[in-house]
Amino acid sequence: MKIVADENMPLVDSLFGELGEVVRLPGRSMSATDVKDADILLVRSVTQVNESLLSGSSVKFVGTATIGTDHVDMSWLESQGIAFANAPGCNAHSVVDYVISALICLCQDEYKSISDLSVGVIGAGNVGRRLITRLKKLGVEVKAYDPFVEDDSLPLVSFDEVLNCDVVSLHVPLTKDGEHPTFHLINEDALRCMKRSAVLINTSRGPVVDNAALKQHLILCSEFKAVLDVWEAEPVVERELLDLVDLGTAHIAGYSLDGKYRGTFQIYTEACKFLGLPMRKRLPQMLPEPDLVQVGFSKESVFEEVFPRLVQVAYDIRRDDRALRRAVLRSTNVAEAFDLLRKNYPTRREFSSLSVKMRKNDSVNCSKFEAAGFKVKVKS
Ligand SMILES: NC(=O)C1=CN([C@@H]2O[C@H](COP(=O)(O)OP(=O)(O)OC[C@H]3O[C@@H](n4cnc5c(N)ncnc54)[C@H](O)[C@@H]3O)[C@@H](O)[C@H]2O)C=CC1
Ligand SMILES: O=C(O)C(=O)[C@H](O)COP(=O)(O)O
Repeated sequence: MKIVADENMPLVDSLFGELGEVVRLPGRSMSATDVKDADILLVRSVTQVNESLLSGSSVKFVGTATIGTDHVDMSWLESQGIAFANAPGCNAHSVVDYVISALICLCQDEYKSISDLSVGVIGAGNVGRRLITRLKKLGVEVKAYDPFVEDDSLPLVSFDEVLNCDVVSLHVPLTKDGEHPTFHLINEDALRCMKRSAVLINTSRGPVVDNAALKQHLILCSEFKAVLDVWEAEPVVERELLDLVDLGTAHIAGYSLDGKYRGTFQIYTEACKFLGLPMRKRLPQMLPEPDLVQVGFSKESVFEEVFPRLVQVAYDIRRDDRALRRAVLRSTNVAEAFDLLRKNYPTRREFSSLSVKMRKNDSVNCSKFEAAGFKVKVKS
């Protein structure tokens, strides 16, 4: 059996190696010739999986180690009887870590606490729900908008109302058809409905925000802030827009090692099911021990003071912002530099891999660390 896989997918050899011959290729330039005689195709978000890639090939199963599926023509696959699997929720916690790090960073710049904010979450799926849960437990006022979800346990409001929050964070798939398409969901009109001093965070897909309208809005409204992990013309990043946003990163919100491993493992699980083979590997055995396992604070620590520092120890978004700005400034080929940053992304672990060591009578309330996604170890 021949398995063609994106070269940037971890664990492929150890998981799929025993199922067949694995050939690893750059995902963005994968061609019909590359995949013609493959049985299994494993991709990431940069490969367009459609008729022109697969027509006439022997591919029977396509797996994408991503949450998003907008790069895959699923109805064509179905019409051809080609099985398909994505990896729902695989890196959802990583995206939430990213958003929390962004919020902490912006709050620090204004000497604010995260609990001073109201946050509007657009899209209450795997990422949105996790974000809502963590933020609520941290004392943040949260509202959510999702026209496809009915759930009394969620703080669901109308689109206009969600836009009225201090921060609006996008967690929707990229869709162009149907009753509620998300293409350019945030356009000139939506931006005008937001507060003048609002923050827009986009970790969904670039075209969910009309980038030209956002650029104009940022030029006209100096108080408005934007955090962009995804860009409309990816892998090209418009320099002028990057200069205007507060934080800009190279589509790495979901790039925790945990999330990437989970992504490959989820499609390995589906491939085994499809092939009717037993799964011989388990994910926890494969994840390495994190470098940083535990942190502690002094007895009199105050949560509001130590929490931002803890978040930045676990994941500091400013590192990824600096890396993108440096790459875009220095490179003559922005698209290549963007892809290289993603290919060489350093190991990042999820908040949940780090334990906070507490004593029973410490002044800091340990439940807030748990709420943020960290583990807590209480010692008497
Ligand atoms: N930047 C990154 O590294 C990553 C980006 N993503 C992106 O985030 C997206 C969301 O991820 P998940 O929450 O896991 O997906 P999900 O499929 O679990 O949830 C998406 C939610 O959006 C809702 N939705 C659809 N259209 C909407 C609309 N017009 N308005 C409001 N809500 C709408 C759906 O009803 C659903 O509840 C993915 O599709 C992917 O494109 C995901 C992981 C990593
Ligand atoms: O899971 C998703 O959806 C994502 O956006 C991925 O984190 C993107 O990673 P690549 O597939 O582009 O490496």
